[in-house]
Amino acid sequence: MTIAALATAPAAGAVGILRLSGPEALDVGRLLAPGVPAQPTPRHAYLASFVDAEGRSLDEGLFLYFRGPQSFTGEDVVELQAHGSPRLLRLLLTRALEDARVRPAAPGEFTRRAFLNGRLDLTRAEAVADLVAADSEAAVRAAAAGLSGALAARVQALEEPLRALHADMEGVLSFPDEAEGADEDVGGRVTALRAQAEALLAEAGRGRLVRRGARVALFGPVNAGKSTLFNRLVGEARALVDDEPGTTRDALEARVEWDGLAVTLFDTAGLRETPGRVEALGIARTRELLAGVDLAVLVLPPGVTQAEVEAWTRDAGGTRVLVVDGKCDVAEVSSSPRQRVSGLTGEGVDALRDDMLGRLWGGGTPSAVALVSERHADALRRASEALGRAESASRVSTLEVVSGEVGLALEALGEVSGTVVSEALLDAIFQRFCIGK
Ligand SMILES: Nc1nc2c(c(=O)[nH]1)N(C=O)[C@@H](CNc1ccc(C(=O)N[C@@H](CCC(=O)O)C(=O)O)cc1)CN2
Ligand SMILES: Nc1nc2c(ncn2[C@@H]2O[C@H](COP(=O)(O)OP(=O)(O)OP(=O)(O)O)[C@@H](O)[C@H]2O)c(=O)[nH]1
Ligand SMILES: [Mg+2]
Repeated sequence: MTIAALATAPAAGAVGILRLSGPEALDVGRLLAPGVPAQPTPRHAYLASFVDAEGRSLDEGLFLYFRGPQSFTGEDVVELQAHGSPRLLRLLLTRALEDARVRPAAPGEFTRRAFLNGRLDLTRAEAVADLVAADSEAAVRAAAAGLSGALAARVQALEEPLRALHADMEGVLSFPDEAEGADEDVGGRVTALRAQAEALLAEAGRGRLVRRGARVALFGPVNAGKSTLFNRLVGEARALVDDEPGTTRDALEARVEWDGLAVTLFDTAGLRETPGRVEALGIARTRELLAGVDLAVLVLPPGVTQAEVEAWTRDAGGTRVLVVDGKCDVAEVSSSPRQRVSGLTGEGVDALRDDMLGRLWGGGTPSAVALVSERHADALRRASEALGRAESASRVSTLEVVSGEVGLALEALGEVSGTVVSEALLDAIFQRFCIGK
C-alpha cells in the first residue's frame, strides 16, 4: 500500500515536503501535480503547479520522483516540495489521502520500509532516529557514524565468525566424517567472540552519555559557594546567591554543551545538620538527586576537616565524587592535592570543567563512540551470556550443547543487526520515530 506523510515539521518554514512511498506514489503524486509527465525522469526536479480537486492552483513547487528500488525506501517515492505553510501542506496531504490507494504513514514507516527492503540494516535505521533526536554535537556525530554503518560493521564482525563457528559445529554434528576437524578449538573461538561481545557491550555507557548527555550535580555544605560556581559554569546568573546559609532549597538545573557533549548541571541545597523544615526537604532531595547523576562534585568551603569531607562524600551514595576546594580566592593555600576553584573570580573553573569531562568521558572523542542503545545492550548481554554457557559447555559437555548455545547467541545478535527480528520488535523500535520519517 502507498503511504503518505509530511516529511517536514508542522511549522512555518521556507519549504515543506509531502512524501509518498509505494506502488501508487507516482499516480497519486500526479493527481496533485498534473503538469508532470506520465513518465518523469527519475531524480529530476520538475517545477510544477500543485492543484486541488477542482484543478485550482494551491502552490507552485518542486516535484521529485525516485523510481524504486533507487529511493530511500526502495519503493517508488514522490516528493512534493511546496512552500512551507503548514495549512497548505495539510491540504495537499488530505488530497493525497482522499485516494483509496493511499493511507497515512505510521511513525517511522518510511524508514521501516527502507529496512524491510534491505536499504538499511537495523542499526542504521535506528541511527536515523538518533540523528533526528540528537541535541548535542557529539550526539549528531555519533549518530552520523551509526548511519554510515559504524555499529553495523562492529556487529557484523561478530556475527559472521559466530555464524561460521555455528556452521562448523553443525557440520561436524550432521556429517561427522566429512567435516572432521572443523570443531577444533571451539572453546578458544567462543572465548574470543565472547570478549568481542563484551567490548561492544561496554560501549553502552558511553552511548548513553552521548545520547542523553551527562548529569552532574554540585553538592556540599551550606554556603560553600555552590550556586556561585554553578552560575559561573552555566555562564548566567541562574541561581540565587547569598551569604545566608541555606539559600538554595529546590535543585536547579541547566543544560550546557562542553566539547560537544551535552551536560545537565544541577545546583543543590547545601547539606547541614540542623536545617529548618523546608530546607530539610531540600536536603533530602539533594541526596535523591545525587544517587542518579553520573558525577557529583563536592564543593568544600575553606577550613574543613578530613572527617567532614568523608561524611559528605558518603552523601553521594554510589555516585562518583570529585572533591574541590571552593572560594580559593580567600582560602589559604592548603597542602591538599585537591582542585582549587573560585566561582567568584573564575579561577580554576576551566580546569574543573576539563577534569569533569575527563572523569565523565575518560578521554577519546565523544563522536567516535558506537551508539550502543539499551536495546542493543540487552541483546548483547544475552549473546554474551549464551557464549559464556557455550564456553563452559565446551569443557564439560557435548558439542551439541555448545552449538545450541552459540545458536542462541546468534539469535540475540540478530536482533541488533535486524537479521532476526519479530514484528513486535520492529513495532517497538519504529514507534519512537516521528511521523514522516
Ligand atoms: N528531500 C529529501 N531529503 C532527504 C531525504 C528524503 O527522503 N528527501 N532523506 C530521507 O530520509 C535523507 C536522505 N536519504 C536518502 C537515502 C537514499 C536515497 C536514495 O535515493 N537512494 C538510492 C540512490 C542512491 C544514490 O544515488 O547513490 C539507492 O539507495 O538506491 C535518497 C535519500 C535526508 N534528506
Ligand atoms: N570569596 C568568595 N566568596 C564566594 C565564592 N563563592 C561564593 N561566595 C560567597 O559565599 C556566599 C555563599 O555563596 P553561594 O554560592 O550562595 O553558596 P551555596 O553553597 O550555594 O550556599 P547554599 O545554597 O546556602 O548552600 C555568598 O556570599 C557568595 O558571594 C568564592 O569563590 N569566593
Ligand atoms: Mg546555593
